[in-house]
Amino acid sequence: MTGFGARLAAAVDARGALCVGIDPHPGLLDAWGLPRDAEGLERFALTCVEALAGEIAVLKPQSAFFEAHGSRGVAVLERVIAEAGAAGALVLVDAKRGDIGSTMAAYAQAYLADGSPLAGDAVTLSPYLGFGSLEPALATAEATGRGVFVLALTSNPEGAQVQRARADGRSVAQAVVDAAAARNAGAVPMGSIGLVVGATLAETGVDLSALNGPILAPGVGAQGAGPADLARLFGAGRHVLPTSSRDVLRHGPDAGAVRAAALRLRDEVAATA
Ligand SMILES: O=C(O)c1cc(=O)[nH]c(=O)n1[C@@H]1O[C@H](COP(=O)(O)O)[C@@H](O)[C@H]1O
Repeated sequence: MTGFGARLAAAVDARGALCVGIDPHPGLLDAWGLPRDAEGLERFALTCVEALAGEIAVLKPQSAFFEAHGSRGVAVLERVIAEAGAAGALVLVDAKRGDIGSTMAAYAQAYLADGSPLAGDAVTLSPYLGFGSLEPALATAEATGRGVFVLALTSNPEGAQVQRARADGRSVAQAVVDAAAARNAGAVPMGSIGLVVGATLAETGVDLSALNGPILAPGVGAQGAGPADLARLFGAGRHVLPTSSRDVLRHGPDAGAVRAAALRLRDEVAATA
């Protein structure tokens, strides 16, 4: 079985380094002329799949916007996961889950087990109940060839209060980086435990050199970061996957215009790397 790290490396080689988030904000539904209900959500999300899944390496549906519509919204999320995967994109379900280990095992079943309708190729996780509490998810991902992206340094300004706090001579974020690196050691071409490090940061302030795993870099576009920030923060040669949602999605409702915006961004990122 090919692990997520290897599958992601192959997808980036074939399609370029870009993740596009599917974030059906109520304001975007308005802008696309769609109703703020489950039907509008479905048309929005499936247009994104039609526009992007055949060309872009990774799609990242944001679970919150689907959950906001209850069980009908979650059913749309399941459809997005299945259809985007069938069209050739890797699917990163952005659910940012984190809980005590025994509950984490249930989240692992939901997002990382074979046969679960909510399992894509990877899921975002929060380590702030302790990195060790994520163990059931890491073990399930390893067993099923899936991946995780663990929040290390998020793109929002409030994150620093927790993530830059220091304990045992290093920042909390560095402890998360080190735990992920230990888990990825020796994997070729890279491990399946990724990190989230915002592209909006003034500096990372952490040593990512031993990570041997992918870095999801949110904040490109609507939160003010651009391709030059990726080069500035991460340099060349790392496995950096920039992600953008609103700045691509605002080009809808025409699927061709959404696709063109995503391809433009992908090419800009490649030209700046
Ligand atoms: O995990 C994420 O994708 C994420 C991490 C982070 O640090 N910051 C961040 O904005 N995100 C997600 O990225 C999306 C916002 O992207 P933009 O619309 O491009 O700003 C939302 O779904 C956020 O939850």
